[in-house]
Amino acid sequence: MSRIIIKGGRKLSGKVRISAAKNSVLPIIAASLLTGYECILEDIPFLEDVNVILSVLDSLGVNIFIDKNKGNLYIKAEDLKSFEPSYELVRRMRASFLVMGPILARFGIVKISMPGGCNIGSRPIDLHLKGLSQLGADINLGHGYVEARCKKLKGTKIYLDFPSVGATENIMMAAVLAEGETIIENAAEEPEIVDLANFLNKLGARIIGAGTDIIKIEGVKELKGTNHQVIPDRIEAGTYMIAAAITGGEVTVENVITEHIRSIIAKLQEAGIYVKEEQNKVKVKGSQIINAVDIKTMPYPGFPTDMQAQFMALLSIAHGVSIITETVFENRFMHVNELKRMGANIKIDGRSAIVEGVEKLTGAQVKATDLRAGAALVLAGLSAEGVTEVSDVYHIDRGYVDMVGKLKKLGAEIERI
Ligand SMILES: CC(=O)N[C@H]1[C@@H](OP(=O)(O)OP(=O)(O)OC[C@H]2O[C@@H](n3ccc(=O)[nH]c3=O)[C@H](O)[C@@H]2O)O[C@H](CO)[C@@H](O)[C@@H]1O
Ligand SMILES: C=C(OP(=O)(O)O)C(=O)O
Repeated sequence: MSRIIIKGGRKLSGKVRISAAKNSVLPIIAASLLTGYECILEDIPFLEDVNVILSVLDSLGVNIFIDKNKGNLYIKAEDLKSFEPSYELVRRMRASFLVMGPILARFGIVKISMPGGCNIGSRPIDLHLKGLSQLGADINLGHGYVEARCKKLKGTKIYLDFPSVGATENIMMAAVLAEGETIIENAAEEPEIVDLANFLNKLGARIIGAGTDIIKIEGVKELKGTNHQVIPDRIEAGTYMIAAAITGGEVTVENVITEHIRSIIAKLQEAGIYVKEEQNKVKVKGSQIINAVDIKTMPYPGFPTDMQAQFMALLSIAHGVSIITETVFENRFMHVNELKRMGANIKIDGRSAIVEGVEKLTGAQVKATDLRAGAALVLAGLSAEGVTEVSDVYHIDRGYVDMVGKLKKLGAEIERI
């Protein structure tokens, strides 16, 4: 099994280009099931999660072609040979569940295994199912599977108890081919929802309001094909911004939409890190003293839960006590014990972590327990004294394109073995 070895203490410098967003490309690939015409996605991120969702589509009989040189992906779901994505693939990646809405809306039937919990929380799918059932789907649960059928989905008003990203996406995709108007209230407002809506509208869907908490979808009979460039990954951008800050380096993070990283910029500045916004890029310069700051994760435009672990790594060496409160997932502190192995002083009190900054972290053998926990440990390793060895790095491969290569280019002493 691969490991990442880091010799800490190098100040990072230079430029890094951010890849397209994992959390955008996954629902957009799922959405291409809504049409029989070709969809071309440009400059896609070659990630493990992308491989998994493409395996799901492949197993359903979708034509897929990847042009590695151009970085383009060609998808044509003319017809499906199966409406049943396998347990094995859905188990490997929760986002596979996003194919449910599109398959149901277009073919009137889908059988998909329940995704189950994962390291960061129990992650139920009740809001997805409630929304699809309100659209008229007949849903049955049994033997670990969800089976849904419908003649034709019918538009309706759906209020989400929580602005779930995945539920908003699944319902929005299904509603595109429903009869009449669907209104999603208390919808998630994440930039990835806007990107998905833009993609769907290019296919001929009629969606307005994506990016606000009320999304209106006027159903259409059929969709065509399109090409689309997925937005940059705001979480990858935030991770490299912290890499600059935690090493006291100076890094230009390119291919970012600064509007999408407002909360990350604000918290870094509060911590005393210099951040300068330019056209599609940010310059980040570390500071000798990092101030302690409090953080509370929230749905967008609040501080993203997907940046919580990385920020905790930074605050582990801040001056003073920071309180990090996780409100989105109930179990997203798995990285705390690993950071403690590196000398961090962190206590968990319910949904909050109390981080008392230490002068420096020390290299240790640690384990990535999930994707962002893995990224946080790499960041911690970059600043730590001595050698850090991160195991279970397959988690990192899910969401970061060539993390080791990109960090090496910035001057890190890092290897993958
Ligand atoms: C592939 C993808 O885009 N993943 C992102 C997506 O995950 P995902 O779409 O799974 O996250 P959600 O927004 O749905 O989950 C947020 C909260 O709602 C709860 N919930 C969700 C659905 C449901 O039916 N019932 C329910 O109770 C979850 O357990 C969680 O506590 O948004 C999360 C929150 O920004 C991010 O951390 C993930 O990186
Ligand atoms: C939690 C994440 O992803 P997923 O929802 O795919 O598990 C993440 O990207 O940090």
